[in-house]
Order: sequence, then C-alpha cells, then structure tokens
Amino acid sequence: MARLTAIQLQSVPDIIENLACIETILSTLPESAEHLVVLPEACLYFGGKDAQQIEFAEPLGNGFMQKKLALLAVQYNVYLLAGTIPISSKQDDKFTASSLLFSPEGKLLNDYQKIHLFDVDVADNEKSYRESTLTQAGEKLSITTLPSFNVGMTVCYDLRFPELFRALTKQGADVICVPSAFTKVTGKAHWQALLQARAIENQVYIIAADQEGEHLNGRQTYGHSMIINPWGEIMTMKAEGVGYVSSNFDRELISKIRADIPVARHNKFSVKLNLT
Ligand SMILES: O=C(O)CNC(=O)[C@H](CS)NC(=O)CCC(=O)C(=O)O
Repeated sequence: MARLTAIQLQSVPDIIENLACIETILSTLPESAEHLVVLPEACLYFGGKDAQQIEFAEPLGNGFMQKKLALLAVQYNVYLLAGTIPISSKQDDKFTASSLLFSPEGKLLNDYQKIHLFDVDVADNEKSYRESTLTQAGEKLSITTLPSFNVGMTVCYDLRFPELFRALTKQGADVICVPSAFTKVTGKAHWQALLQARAIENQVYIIAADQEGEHLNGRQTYGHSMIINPWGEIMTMKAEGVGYVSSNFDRELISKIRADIPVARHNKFSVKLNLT
C-alpha cells in the first residue's frame, strides 16, 4: 500500500543545516514500496532575510539545492516533494516559490510555482506580509501521475482558494499537497478547518506539511502538520516540534466516498482559471 508522509520543520536561514535535518528525519521513516514525502514551504531557507533568496535562486532543473534533494529521494527511495525552494524567474529581482517533485530515481518529475501570493496584513509581530515584492506568481496547475495515485500541488496561501483544489480534482487528483509556512495567528484560526474542508469537498487526501515554531527573524509558524483522508478525518497530526506524520493511502476509500456522495456529478458549477 502506498504511504503518505508530511515532514514538519523549523527551518533556519542555512541550507546545509536544513538539509541535514531533513536527512535525519528521512532516515527514521518507515519503509514503503511507494512513499510520497512532503516537506514544508521554504524548506531549505526560512527565517532570514527574504531578499537573500534571490542570490541563491537556481534555474529550474539545475543547481546545488535540486541536486541534494534529488540525492535524498534516491537515498531514501521516496517521491520527495520539496515544499518550495527559490527558483530563478523571468524577472532578475524576483524568484518563484517552486514546489519540486523528485522521483525515487532522482528525476525531477514536476514543478509548481505558487500561484496565490501572501500580500496580507496579520495581527502578529510582522503585521504585514508582501510576498509579491520578491516572488513572481505561477500560472499553471501541476498534477503528476504516480503509480498508485495522482498528486496535485498547492502551496500555503493557496489553501484559501478552493477553486484551485477543485481544478486539480477535476484533472484527476487523488492526493493534494499543501506545503506551508502558515502564520501562527492565522493558523490557529483557520488552518485545520480549511484543510478539512478541501479534503471533504474534493474527496481527496490532503498532505499538509507546515513550518513550526519561532524562527530566527521572529516569525512564528503554526505547525500542526497533518494528513487528512477523503472523508475529512485527521489520520495523524503533529502539533509542535520537528518530525513527521505518516499514513496509508487507501484507493478504495476514495472510490467509496465518491460513489456514495457523487458531488463531482451533482455539481452545477464549473471552474475557470483566471490567471492574469
Ligand atoms: O516567505 C518565505 O520565506 C516563505 N513563505 C511564506 O512564509 C508564505 C509567504 S509570506 N506564507 C504564507 O503564504 C502564509 C499563509 C498564511 O499564513 C495564511 O493564509 O493565513
């Protein structure tokens, strides 16, 4: 049976240190013939000076961070989804927040550039987030066929846009990943409810891998990484600290829920992507 895992990190502004931490966790995971492991948003650099990410952004398909991630996928025999790393964009002064999926053979299978950018005011010590200052928004859906299921990609603030999840589901997603660095304040209020809603309304598994804790620049993230089944049940959750949560993928559960409550067939609305 295929296995789904979310890794929870307290990433620091040091790529090597984060890679070492990820490797330690990967070395403790249960073995599985088919295993999708999701790392949080900004897994290799977080809590430092955001502008620094422009300096080490890599071209897609080539660079130190991608080589290391590919090697880890091979070494631990997993499909490894790196929540986001900075990838060079068309604009010199911006990067894309890219989610990259590596195969157990170390091949880059797919990439997703975060579509919805967090230009938001929050009642925490940051007060105002303006992600679009340094990040170029993505414009395409990403869905990948693995042996046992199709996996759709989203990132963090995307969680608030149900149309994206619906579009991925319409394209066949069985599992949707939500690597995140959710703020502690908005996380407490909305994280679990939004994740469960996306799982229930689309009848998909959700793998939510979050940053957690107080980071070096004072930012606080919510943690509570979890895996939710297509009935909306939280299979496993890690509230605090660094580590992982893991659960089985059950194809029959998706089929049964979709047959019993055929929302896809009953739905009177269609979604249209409006990416400008
Ligand atoms: O900036 C980085 O290094 C990594 N990226 C993030 O932390 C991003 C953009 S600032 N955070 C979110 O999207 C939080 C969403 C959220 O908390 C909500 O929707 O409530």
